[in-house]
Amino acid sequence: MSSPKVEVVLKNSCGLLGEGPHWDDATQSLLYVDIKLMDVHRWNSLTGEDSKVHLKDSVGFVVPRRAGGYVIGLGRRLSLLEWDTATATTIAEVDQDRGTRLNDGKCDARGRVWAGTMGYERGVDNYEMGTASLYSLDIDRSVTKHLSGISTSNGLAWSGDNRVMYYIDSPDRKIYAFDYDLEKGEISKQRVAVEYPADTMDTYGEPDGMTIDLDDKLWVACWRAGAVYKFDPETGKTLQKIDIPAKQTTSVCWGGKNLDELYVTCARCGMTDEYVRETQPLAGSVFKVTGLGAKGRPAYMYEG
Ligand SMILES: O=C(O)[C@H](O)[C@@H](O)[C@H](O)[C@H](O)CO
Ligand SMILES: [Zn+2]
Repeated sequence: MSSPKVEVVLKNSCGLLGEGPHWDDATQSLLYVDIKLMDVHRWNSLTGEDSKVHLKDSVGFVVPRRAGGYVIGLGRRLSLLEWDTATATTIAEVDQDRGTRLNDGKCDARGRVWAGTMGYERGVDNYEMGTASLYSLDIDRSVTKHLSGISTSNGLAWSGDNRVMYYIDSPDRKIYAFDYDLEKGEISKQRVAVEYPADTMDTYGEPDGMTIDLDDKLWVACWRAGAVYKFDPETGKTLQKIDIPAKQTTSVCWGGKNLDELYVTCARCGMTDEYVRETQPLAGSVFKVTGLGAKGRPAYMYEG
């Protein structure tokens, strides 16, 4: 097995909840969000500059839009973001009748955005269960609800042939698979691809953000475990564990010139300053893992 190397790329760059990394291949930049500080970050790997745009609501995810700007999940609104003026324009509001907020989001190979919500948060790891949903935003800007009864909508990934969509609702501690119809943008035949072993909260935590590699293996950030796991979704087996020196690991994406570097975000929300100082000095940092012997494909952008 390869021997991975974990490096800090951006120390403590997220004050609360680093999430949603997306590698922008065209500019060799890493986009990511600090959901609760309401910031979208853009780190240019070529210059080392990390710039950010501050918004007026939580930002669940960010993906680039081919026609310019970005799509973000702003509170409950799928919105367009113009970076230079920090202007957000609403495309559609989801979950209008409830206190949820948009969480993780990603584009499929056709350039639709898939994004889900999570239950109203009373505090860190304390939120309403079963009130959230999973949506897609099509190229024509129509919004479809695909799943309801969700608690914390999280990681999304598609197999290389686009016939399977993988999906995480974190507290279930399972990674689901669906048949995916790329033409229509529809999911069907839900099943369990990976199930976290019982009584392993300290080692596996809860599945959060995820990505897939060219061999269709899943790479999953595990909240509270300080780890990224590699799973085989065909067998449900754990293939590898990479320890990350920050407990609240939130999400992952492939990046770098060859898309063989795994970028990892994490959170510091819910930790006291003392706790961070003494045991979690790297909380909120962005990490890069190399030497994994795996790589991803360029991330898709919104085509609408
Ligand atoms: O994607 C996610 O898993 C969520 O954004 C979480 O990180 C929660 O917000 C966390 O449970 C803190 O309350
Ligand atoms: Zn997440």
